[in-house]
Amino acid sequence: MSADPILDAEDITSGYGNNEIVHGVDLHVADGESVCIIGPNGAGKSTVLKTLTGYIPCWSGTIRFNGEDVTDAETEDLIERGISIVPQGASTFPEMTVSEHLDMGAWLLDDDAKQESLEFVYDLFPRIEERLGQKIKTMSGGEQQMVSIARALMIDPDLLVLDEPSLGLAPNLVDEVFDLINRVQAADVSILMVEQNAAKALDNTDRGYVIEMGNVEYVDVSDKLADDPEVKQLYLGG
Ligand SMILES: Nc1ncnc2c1ncn2[C@@H]1O[C@H](COP(=O)(O)OP(=O)(O)OP(=O)(O)O)[C@@H](O)[C@H]1O
Repeated sequence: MSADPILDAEDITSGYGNNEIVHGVDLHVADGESVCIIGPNGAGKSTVLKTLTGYIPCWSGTIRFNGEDVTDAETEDLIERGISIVPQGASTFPEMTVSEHLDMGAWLLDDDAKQESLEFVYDLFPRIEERLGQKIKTMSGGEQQMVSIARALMIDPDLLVLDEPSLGLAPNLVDEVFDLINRVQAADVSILMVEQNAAKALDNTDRGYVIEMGNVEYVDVSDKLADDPEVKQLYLGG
């Protein structure tokens, strides 16, 4: 591991009702790293993410964030500790403006902190500042995803967690969204994402986990995973 992990999950299990979906997953994100979770439909990728972000309980194992045990922490607590989440799909509100979304992301902040965060976000995504008064419904899918990410960055997180950031986007917009995520990482925010588009995810991250049937099948630096004949055959369409 190149740097201390900011997120470190050991042997976690979780699921729904009596149905265990995640069967003892080890996963970490080093400080400054960008990590993807890939794998087939129904493999449990989103369930791993929901467990790590407190949306569902962790049944066993431990989760640490910045060295502290957060195994039983709820989502709001994790957000206060510096994990910010970009949910799957249309998490923006069509009738609301860009500025109102940024306000939503700033719910934890006092005025000075909010101003600092706004400057950080404008610096990173200059287009946001140009569109403050624009309603979401008039924006492209890629721009809407930019607003979702910008809203999540308002708390100045250490770790940004994204659930399928490219879902439903046209191919040209997929590259645009990965470019935004790369900019976030360059601004010293660690990244953890679940992605259906395994090839793009591996192309745009440092390290990857392949999850299948609730277990980690492969873990390696993303370039190596992308070149691995089995991974290619099974998960990257040959
Ligand atoms: N809220 C839920 N209640 C009960 N079962 C669920 C729930 N959400 C997911 N599951 C089940 O858990 C399993 C793993 O689903 P999950 O969404 O984690 O997979 P995934 O790898 O993210 O899949 P996809 O790529 O299709 O989103 C599936 O069998 C799914 O039906």
